Amino acid sequence: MLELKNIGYWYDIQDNSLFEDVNLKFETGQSYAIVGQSGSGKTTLLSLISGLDKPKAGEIILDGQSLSHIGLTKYRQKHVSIVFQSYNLLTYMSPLNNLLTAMAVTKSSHEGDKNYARGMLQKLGLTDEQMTKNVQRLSGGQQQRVAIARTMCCDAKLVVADEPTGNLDEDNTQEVIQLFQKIAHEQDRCVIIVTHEPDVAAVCDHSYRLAHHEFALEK
Ligand SMILES: Nc1ncnc2c1ncn2[C@@H]1O[C@H](COP(=O)(O)OP(=O)(O)OP(=O)(O)O)[C@@H](O)[C@H]1O
Repeated sequence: MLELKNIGYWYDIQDNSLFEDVNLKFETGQSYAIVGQSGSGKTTLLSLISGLDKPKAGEIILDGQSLSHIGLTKYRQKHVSIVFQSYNLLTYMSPLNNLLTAMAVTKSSHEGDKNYARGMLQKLGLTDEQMTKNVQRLSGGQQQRVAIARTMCCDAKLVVADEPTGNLDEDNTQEVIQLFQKIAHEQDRCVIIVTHEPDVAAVCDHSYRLAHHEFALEK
């Protein structure tokens, strides 16, 4: 589904490339962990995959079309959904309205379907009362579930997450990672997760380690 071909990237203030000639493939129905030491470039790679930045060399191909051909704005709107460590919810809204807004902005096939959004939040363990109060009144684990429900209500086939369990305790981490597995396996999406946590990488179907500017497939 997604192919990185001969990707090179460096920040202009750096002397050396962060990575060169990276070739990776990601498929739908599968989950992938990206692991590696702090500062190795995991978040940078994710920003290229998410269409937030462009590679300095090589190209990223989605279903046979290069991202530069699709256009990054369209790519971000239609094809990729991002889950952040800090949730990035609209903090002045309820969980339900967060989902409905994302469905409208991305022109989801479920746009305007309040019952669908409600059902998704219910599936992820939120009560009717929790769905309609301000999202900031929920716990961290609940807020991350809302962020995941938001992804599940949108049509993007590619779901990327940067340290999605970084703010969660062990129980919530396990629940959240199982939700990502469901997104990959039951919704047939491609899930790519940057993580520091071996427990998270162990659950993912595949794991790439970034070290010394190169990626190695660990499983
Ligand atoms: N906007 C930027 N401008 C210049 N250098 C940057 C920028 N963003 C990141 N870097 C540098 O690029 C390198 C890779 O950063 P990146 O955040 O991708 O690593 P990471 O593996 O995700 O790290 P961590 O695990 O600590 O989040 C680091 O040396 C960082 O200091």
